[in-house]
Amino acid sequence: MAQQTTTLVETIDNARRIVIKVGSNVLLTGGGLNLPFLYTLAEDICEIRQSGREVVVVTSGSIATAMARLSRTIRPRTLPLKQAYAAIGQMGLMWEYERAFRVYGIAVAQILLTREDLEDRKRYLNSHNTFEALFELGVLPIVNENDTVATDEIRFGDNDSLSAMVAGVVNADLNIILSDIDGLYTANPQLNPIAEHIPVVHSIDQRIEAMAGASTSSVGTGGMATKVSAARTCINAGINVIIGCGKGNHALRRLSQGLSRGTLFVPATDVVSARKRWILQSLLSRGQIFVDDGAVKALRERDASLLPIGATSVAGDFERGDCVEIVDPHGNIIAKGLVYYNATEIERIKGKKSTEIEHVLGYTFHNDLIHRDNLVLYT
Ligand SMILES: Nc1ncnc2c1ncn2[C@@H]1O[C@H](COP(=O)(O)OP(=O)(O)O)[C@@H](O)[C@H]1O
Ligand SMILES: N[C@@H](CCC(=O)OP(=O)(O)O)C(=O)O
Repeated sequence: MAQQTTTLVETIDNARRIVIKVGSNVLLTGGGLNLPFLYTLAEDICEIRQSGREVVVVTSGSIATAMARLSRTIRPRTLPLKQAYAAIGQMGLMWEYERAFRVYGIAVAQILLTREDLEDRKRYLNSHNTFEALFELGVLPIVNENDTVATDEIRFGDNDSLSAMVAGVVNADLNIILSDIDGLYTANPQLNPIAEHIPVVHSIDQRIEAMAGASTSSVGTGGMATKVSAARTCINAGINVIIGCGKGNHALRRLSQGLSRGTLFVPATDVVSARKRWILQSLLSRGQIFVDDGAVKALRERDASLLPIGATSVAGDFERGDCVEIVDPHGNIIAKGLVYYNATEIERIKGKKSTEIEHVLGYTFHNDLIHRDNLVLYT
């Protein structure tokens, strides 16, 4: 515990740019927004900024704010209703953020994003520039999903994924996810009282994934599963993640001082290039290419591009330029990248030498299916 506290506190101390995700369960009490919490959060963030560090807040709570406003206890289920609730709640939510941060002399800016905004490389870079301009101006960006316009296809769906992507867009070195629980347990402690707290995670394997379940609350969305998935995205990009307890006044300060626990996810890789971070964090996979052991070795040990000879089969109906996952013979997803050929073409050239592509297809774009500059390996 002592060792873990030191590491967690040091990670927060050493971070230069931090994305802090605040969940609905943390922000809302039964009767609406928890204002004492919000004001102490503003004070804690003000302290972090005064020590020379930059902060972005990713906030949930628009739907939960509307639930409180409309005196509803059940979260809306259909997309139009969710969108209507988000439209109702987002205004009240931002109004309270504005008031809380004004006390500490901090101007705030609202940024509403959809997945589509970040999947497009130009819009991704544009968002990056907007964040940089806000940092330059000393303004605190407050981000939420643009729930009111996002259809199912272009939704993040949960703000844990959104915070991981924002961490990539702003080149953060730490993503803190403040939840109603002080980190990952071996099972959901609300359902299993003997579940044990996990202080540090170095790699997210199937065992860790299996521990993380859904949310049991009426306002939370993704539960621990989306937090662990967001953590995976971040640590593969070289970004630290802390899932910590955000409940109660000065929760962030207590976490930063080692007075409350969290789970620290440690990256096994250095920060990856901006382009690879975009592929890793912002692009949805449209299909899968299954590869043999030789290809796995080439990608892992020689930093090679993926050649058709290593592909054994294809899943999904993807187009040229789409993002796909690469799957090893044991069913593990080992990488993600942008393909030069579509699914039908790869089905025809799989297992062939690159020199045979022309003969099989009648044309060649590239000798490889995925160039190494467009390929990100999972650690
Ligand atoms: N292995 C686990 N460890 C901790 N919490 C878990 C686990 N599996 C599921 N959970 C649930 O995840 C919840 C946190 O997620 P969620 O309700 O979506 O909150 P938030 O609003 O902070 O996103 C916990 O309160 C708990 O019920
Ligand atoms: N964008 C939604 C948040 C969805 C969400 O992920 O909520 P949570 O599980 O509380 O982080 C909203 O503002 O209500």
